[in-house]
Amino acid sequence: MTNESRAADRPLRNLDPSIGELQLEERSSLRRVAGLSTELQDVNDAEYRQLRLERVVLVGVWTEGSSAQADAAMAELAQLAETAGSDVCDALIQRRDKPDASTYIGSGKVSVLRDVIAATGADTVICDGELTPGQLISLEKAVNVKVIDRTALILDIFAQHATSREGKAQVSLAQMEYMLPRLRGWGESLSRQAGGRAGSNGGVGLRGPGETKIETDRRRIRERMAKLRREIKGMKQARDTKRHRRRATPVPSIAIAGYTNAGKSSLLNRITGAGVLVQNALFATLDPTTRRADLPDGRTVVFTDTVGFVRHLPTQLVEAFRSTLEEVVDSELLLHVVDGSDPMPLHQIEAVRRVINDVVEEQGAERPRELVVINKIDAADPLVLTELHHAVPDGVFVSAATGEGMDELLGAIMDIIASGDTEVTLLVPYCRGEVISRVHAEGAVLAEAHTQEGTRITVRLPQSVAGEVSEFLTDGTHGGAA
Ligand SMILES: Nc1nc2c(ncn2[C@@H]2O[C@H](COP(=O)(O)OP(=O)(O)OP(=O)(O)O)[C@@H](O)[C@H]2O)c(=O)[nH]1
Ligand SMILES: [Mg+2]
Repeated sequence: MTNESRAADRPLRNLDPSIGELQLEERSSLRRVAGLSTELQDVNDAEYRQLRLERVVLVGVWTEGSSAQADAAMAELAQLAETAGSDVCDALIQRRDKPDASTYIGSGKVSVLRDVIAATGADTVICDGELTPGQLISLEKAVNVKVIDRTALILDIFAQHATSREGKAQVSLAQMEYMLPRLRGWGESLSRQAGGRAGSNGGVGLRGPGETKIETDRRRIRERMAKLRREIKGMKQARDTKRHRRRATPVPSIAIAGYTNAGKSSLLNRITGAGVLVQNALFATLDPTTRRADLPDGRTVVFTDTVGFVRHLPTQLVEAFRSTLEEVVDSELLLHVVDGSDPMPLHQIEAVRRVINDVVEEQGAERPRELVVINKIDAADPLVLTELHHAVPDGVFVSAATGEGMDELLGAIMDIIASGDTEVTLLVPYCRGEVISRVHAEGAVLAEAHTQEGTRITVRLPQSVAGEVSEFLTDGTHGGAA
């Protein structure tokens, strides 16, 4: 897989916007991380692309909530399927108290599904949920095409999008964790022996080995998982060291988090001019990108763009991406970006907060301050925006596309960052220019004058910095909170 390793070496972090384009192109021609199937490596490029052109039928069981919610869930599933490279032929929703224990949907719906498959020529069914291994097998037997679930679909997208070494390792681990208990279900009609390696049975979420190899594969997978865990741990340590080093210089860190496709990368680009890949696809960003930026008050901060969240984010992924999520939680301020053009943004907010709360709780960390940023107001329904104004009174409304609301957003960020500040007046001799540079970078300068004895500067500084420059405090200012 030469393409793949080449992509791994190419960083996402680049100021040149053309890099984003390049990466996009590469991504669409790229083969996914095969997770555990070693045999797939001998499939050539042309064959592989064929495998990816899949025609899918979506199936959902609607157990609770309004029909609008059920529709929104299916629309999201369709978007996920398209992001994975599939062609969505049709979608079926069944209203039931709970999914059928054996085939997920009831037997009546199974025969409807069979007809739809025959009529559309679909080769794959994608179910909106996480199916048990038994349900996957039974439904597959009943409809005679490949069946995958939402979790496998999301894992597949992550596998296609992972570029860094850490990202790839995290995704592989999550895929293996998902696959391990399901290996048996991938035999028979799906096995390499029966389906042939480039048969219509490959594709999204299904890179399974044949049944005869299951035992050896299980052992091999467990070994690889153990190795991956060790590697990820090592990479996390390196990352922690970096983060602590960053901490030593007190530059406030701001994490940009939120639902996938909310416009997080667009916002980072708008604020910092970073050429991060922006794409109307789910989970375009997997690797955190960090950028320094100067706020209008002169203070330097660091923004980090991160992986997006989704309703029912597969637990395997939350686990594998823990180090990334911990970094989000560990920041000083969380910019929670919400897609205002979504018909039900409140559900997005809830899904994101749920994941963040879990990570905070497990880590025993302090909750970072949160600023909700409603994005895409240029494309939003005014009624939804009104609803959001009520639900999130402290939110800031912006458009990363048009730039609307950006001044307000930066103002709100500055207020939050400055709220723990102290106002001091310093008298700094001219021979200590580095102190002046430092307070300019780390604080908000209110007044500055050149006197005989040196520079007299009034500045709002974080407490820690104020302490470090206290030798220059002028009489009478001992800092009360600003
Ligand atoms: N109309 C409109 N579209 C926007 C705005 N901001 C972003 N978009 C579009 O929304 C899509 C997703 O933008 P991204 O910045 O990639 O979103 P993201 O949150 O980083 O997405 P992931 O990394 O995939 O989780 C792209 O097609 C953007 O062009 C906005 O303010 N208005
Ligand atoms: Mg992004």
